[in-house]
Amino acid sequence: MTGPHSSDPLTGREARGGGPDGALSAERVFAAGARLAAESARFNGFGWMRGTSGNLSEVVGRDPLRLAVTASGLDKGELAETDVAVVGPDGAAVGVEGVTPLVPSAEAGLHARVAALTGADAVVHVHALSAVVAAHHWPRGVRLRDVETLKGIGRLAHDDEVVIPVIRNSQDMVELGDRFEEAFDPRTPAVLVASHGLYAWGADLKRARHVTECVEWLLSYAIATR
Ligand SMILES: CSCCC(=O)C(=O)COP(=O)(O)O
Ligand SMILES: [Zn+2]
Repeated sequence: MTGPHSSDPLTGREARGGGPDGALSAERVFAAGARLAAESARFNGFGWMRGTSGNLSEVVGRDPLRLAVTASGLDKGELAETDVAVVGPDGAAVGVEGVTPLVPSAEAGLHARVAALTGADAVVHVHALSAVVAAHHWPRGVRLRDVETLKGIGRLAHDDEVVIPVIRNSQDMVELGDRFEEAFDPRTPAVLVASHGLYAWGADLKRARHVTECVEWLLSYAIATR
């Protein structure tokens, strides 16, 4: 068994974690890891998580907040159930007995912030080209109306203008989280990060996937009809 401060066998990097979280089991973490790996392979197949891009998370504890998040820098088309890290509210690694402490996604801090602010139990971040192109065309938000697929993100298809917010990119997850907090609309489960990609969320990973797929379609539609 590996202790909470051993290095990542793939990257050789040390995961800096807090003390082990006794409330979490390795089984729970790896079950989440299996779901994250399956969705990651799906999104990689769509071309939205090419190479090492993108990251996914699932809430595995609320009090205190704990997320299972994809490990950093790995091929997102080839993740295994064990390619997962556990983080706390600030995105820092938390040790779990029986879980080798891989380096969490560089964007884990934003995942935790999204989960805390929205109440969502799953967060998806993909580098879909349509998200970056749409944010380029509409840096103050992507406006959508009168299209049936809006129902797929929980909005009305008609008589409702939906704005998908756009925030400026940053590598500082606290700064990015602050921008997210200011911009997000609780009615619209997605935010674009300019020159970067898309964040979407849902009550579980399947719902977050459906939102991601519908938002990506809506962005492609907006670009095609502009
Ligand atoms: C070529 S991906 C650059 C980093 C990034 O934006 C991303 O989504 C993947 O980062 P991670 O640390 O989760 O692998
Ligand atoms: Zn990214």
